[in-house]
Amino acid sequence: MVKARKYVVKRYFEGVPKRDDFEIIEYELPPIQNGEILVKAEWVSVDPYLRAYNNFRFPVPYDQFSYQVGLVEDSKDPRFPVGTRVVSHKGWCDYSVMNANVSNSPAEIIYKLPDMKDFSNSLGIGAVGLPGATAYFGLLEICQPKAGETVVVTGAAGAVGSLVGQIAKIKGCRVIGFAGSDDKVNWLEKDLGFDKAFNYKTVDVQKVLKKAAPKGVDCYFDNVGGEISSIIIGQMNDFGRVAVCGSISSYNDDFAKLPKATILQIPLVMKQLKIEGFLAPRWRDRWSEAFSDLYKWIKSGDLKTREHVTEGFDKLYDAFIGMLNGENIGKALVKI
Ligand SMILES: NC(=O)C1=CN([C@@H]2O[C@H](COP(=O)(O)OP(=O)(O)OC[C@H]3O[C@@H](n4cnc5c(N)ncnc54)[C@H](OP(=O)(O)O)[C@@H]3O)[C@@H](O)[C@H]2O)C=CC1
Ligand SMILES: C/C=C/C(C)=O
Repeated sequence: MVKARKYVVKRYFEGVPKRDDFEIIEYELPPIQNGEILVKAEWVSVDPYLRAYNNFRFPVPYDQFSYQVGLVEDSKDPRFPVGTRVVSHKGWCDYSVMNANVSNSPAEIIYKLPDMKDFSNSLGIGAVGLPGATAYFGLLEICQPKAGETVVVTGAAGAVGSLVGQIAKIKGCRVIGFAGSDDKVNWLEKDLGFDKAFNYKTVDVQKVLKKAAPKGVDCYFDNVGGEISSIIIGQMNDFGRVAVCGSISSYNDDFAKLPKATILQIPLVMKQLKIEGFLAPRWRDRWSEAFSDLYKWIKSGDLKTREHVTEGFDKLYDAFIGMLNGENIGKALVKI
């Protein structure tokens, strides 16, 4: 018998999730059956969507989902022998039993981690995982940037945003990023090669963007929503494209009391803009295509990755709240 621990969400969050909204349950896993594998979690992801999906997606209580990389310790599925590393959506648990035969919904997803060779396996929940696929398909399929165009990204120093800006640079674009601290801005400009980055907490976004993009914005990758997005959309060029990836500025808000939005219809019509929301699992059957390009760019040094690692199963809640508060540069994750 294997003793396992998991986080259960007991109630719907109100505002910032509280520690006692979660309960850590200890329980014994049954011996594995034919077709099953026993997996020990090694790297567990903390993401904004764990907050966003709480309000409307699942009845409480539920096991806290998220992506994780784990090691197969026992197997009755010849496709996943002992020692295989797998990516799954089993979330905040240290041990779990999985069955790849019932892996037909995102919640049950299980796949072999691509061989990371000299790089950390944690990339499987970062640049070569959901955030990588999100940046890759959101930018390339929805924004369809062309060399020489100006791309703006918010949440620019995070898991998704930092990849979006670098992929846009690889494609020959001029890249402007907005992030929440001067350290983040320095990293984007000095290490990642963004043409310009700004701390949205201390600048006049309207003014700095006009100066940084005097010819206007062609593509906007929107990670945060809210007023900053309205300002950026107001400075777009004819036939500009907006990929709406997320809206982290409002995830902790009461949806019934959100502020009234700036009217976007005028720039939308006059500039003939295209605005499209998306979820990366739309391209699930093509993720391997993204992973192969992303890994190639990491290996060549064209794409830099950074992780904000918190250690310990008991620290998952702290890592989650830290990420929501903007403590991370790059991908926030927990080493179990
Ligand atoms: N559509 C899809 O399929 C997917 C969408 N997403 C979305 O992408 C976005 C980025 O996710 P991810 O890269 O994983 O997370 P990040 O690594 O970017 O971490 C979250 C960041 O959000 C920023 N933030 C927090 N509060 C605010 C606020 N009020 N206004 C502006 N920024 C804020 C913080 O950075 P800062 O210091 O800059 O404020 C924080 O570091 C999220 O909206 C997420 O929901 C993610 C994965 C898949
Ligand atoms: C799959 C992730 C979705 C969001 C909105 O973060």
